[in-house]
Amino acid sequence: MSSQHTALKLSEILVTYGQTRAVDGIDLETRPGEFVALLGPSGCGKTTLLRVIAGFTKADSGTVFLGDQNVTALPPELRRMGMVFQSYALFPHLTVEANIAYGLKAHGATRDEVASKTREMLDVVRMAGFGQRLPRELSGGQQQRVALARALAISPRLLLLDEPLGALDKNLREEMQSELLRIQRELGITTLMVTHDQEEAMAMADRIAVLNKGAIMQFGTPSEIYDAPQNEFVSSFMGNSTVLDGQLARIDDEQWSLQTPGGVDYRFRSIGPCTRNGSARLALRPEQLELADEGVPAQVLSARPMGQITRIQVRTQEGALLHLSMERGAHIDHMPAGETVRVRVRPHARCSVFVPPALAQ
Ligand SMILES: Nc1ncnc2c1ncn2[C@@H]1O[C@H](COP(=O)(O)OP(=O)(O)OP(=O)(O)O)[C@@H](O)[C@H]1O
Repeated sequence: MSSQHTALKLSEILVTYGQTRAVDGIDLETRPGEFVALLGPSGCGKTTLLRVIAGFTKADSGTVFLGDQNVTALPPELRRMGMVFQSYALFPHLTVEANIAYGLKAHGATRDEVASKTREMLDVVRMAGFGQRLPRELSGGQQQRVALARALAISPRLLLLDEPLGALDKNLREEMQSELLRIQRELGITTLMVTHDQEEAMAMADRIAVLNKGAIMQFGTPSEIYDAPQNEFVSSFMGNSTVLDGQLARIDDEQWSLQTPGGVDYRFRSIGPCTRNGSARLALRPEQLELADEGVPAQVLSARPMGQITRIQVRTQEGALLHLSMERGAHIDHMPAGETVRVRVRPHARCSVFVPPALAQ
């Protein structure tokens, strides 16, 4: 890919701390203007990777390119990247305006440039009129807007966000997600955001890189990641899947069967071609299962109405715990624990099948 189409290119980034491979040979390319989420569980190396890109952490090996420029050896201040952290990290004794102006002055902007850019940024984050306040006189969401304005003031080549909304409560967080996206789209700035929140990544990113143990497990659009996970880690990290072990057998062109060790038969359609009969693991998402007149017998453990859906947990006779999400209804919402039901895979659901780890070589 030529650099015209690549904003950031990471090649074989390796960072070790003693025995820990915090980042284990990561390659990643982003397109100009793209919003990429680095998503993964705690300790998977997200922040370390972001710090390598910003220049705060030196990688043991590997290269970082910004467009055509190899910035691997450049210190952070020469990379012109904007960073926003979870803790807003505003200077508490400086006004909002002075906070935003800080980076501009450090980059040698004139007084007029500082004044006009600061005003422009206050407008972009919809904080005009707040310029003379101190950070402690602002709400959490407002402080985060100022932190964003400060990062954007230097017209960065890349915007790096480390859990930027992590400290906000749920409602404000959702509001700030759309606000952040609006600003990102308006400025067309290539953005990398670290998050451990699947829903946030799905709601905001053009593409998501799912990380585990310092490596990228899958890089793709939210629907590729959710609907066609390439491995069991991505499948289980992106949703509350139940994974069942069994023997796979082909019924016809569309239908497959997984027979569990207890002899229970799950019929399903697969996302892609199932290449072989034999041992397999079937991942079932809550929305791929339903209660029906026919199917696997099970006992209800709980039914909890949650907004638009009801979450149901059942246990099959052979002991498998299944999670279902069903549209709400009087019968479903008040289903008593202990009731006997039947569960099946929804006829049109496309499920993922994985090779058991012992056979996956
Ligand atoms: N300065 C350091 N010294 C030693 N080990 C470190 C250092 N920084 C990170 N690590 C280790 O590297 C691994 C990756 O850490 P990192 O902070 O990048 O993970 P993360 O995915 O951002 O986690 P979280 O979501 O909890 O912030 C972890 O095992 C961590 O303990």
